[in-house]
Amino acid sequence: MLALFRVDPPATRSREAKCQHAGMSVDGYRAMTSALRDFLDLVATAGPGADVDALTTDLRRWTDRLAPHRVDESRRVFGERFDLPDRGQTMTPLFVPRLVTTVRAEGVARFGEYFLGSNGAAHGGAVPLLFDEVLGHVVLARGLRARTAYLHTEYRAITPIGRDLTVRARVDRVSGRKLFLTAELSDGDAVCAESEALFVELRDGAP
Ligand SMILES: CCCCCCCC(=O)SCCNC(=O)CCNC(=O)[C@H](O)C(C)(C)COP(=O)(O)OP(=O)(O)OC[C@H]1O[C@@H](n2cnc3c(N)ncnc32)[C@H](O)[C@@H]1OP(=O)(O)O
Repeated sequence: MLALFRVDPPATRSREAKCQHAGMSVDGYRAMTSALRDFLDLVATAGPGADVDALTTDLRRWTDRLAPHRVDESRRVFGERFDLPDRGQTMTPLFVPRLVTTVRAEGVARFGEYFLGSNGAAHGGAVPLLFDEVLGHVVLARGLRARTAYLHTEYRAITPIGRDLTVRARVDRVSGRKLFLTAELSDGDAVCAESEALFVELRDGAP
């Protein structure tokens, strides 16, 4: 649970402007994060034959190429591309929204191999990571600056890796600055996990 919502709702921000500001092509950034997701999945599945020494040399070169381009948080593109299915980030399992409103969100979720815990089940920590992401879309659609105060997750069945799952989130109740939300992750008719969360709208002037 890392991100802090910004004041401006996504619809008012120009992703193209952000990319151009960062000297990147709009499509190029999408391709890069997609390639990175594929790479992380293959890192997770790599067996003993993989040439890790050569890969490490390449990875160091990538790092050296990016190092001169560090910018402060306000100018970053990672996680800010709401025009892309994954917001242009690789930190969470993939969430492709089908519907996002001020009261609910729904979409397809997919846990790549990178998110494997063991025996075909997604890592238990990756499931609330997905829920926080999906709930965050609903809260952000309301144009609020808010943060997760708690996120309780119940694991009903294993969350399978590498399959399209359905995730739904909704606002249950609003009380002053408090938003009570619930979310559900399912594999067909089988419920994998459920979550109850409280998001609290920040006070004026709160960082
Ligand atoms: C699309 C993008 C997706 C990204 C989504 C990412 C969202 C996130 O992960 S945000 C990052 C993770 N969260 C955090 O770092 C939060 C850290 N905590 C905080 O900042 C503060 O504790 C915060 C903002 C939650 C509440 O602080 P503050 O504004 O001072 O509220 P405070 O006055 O204490 O409480 C307000 C109300 O909430 C209640 N409340 C606050 N925290 C809790 C809690 N953990 N449990 C139950 N109730 C709580 C209080 O009891 C109070 O209720 P009432 O008004 O009825 O008396």
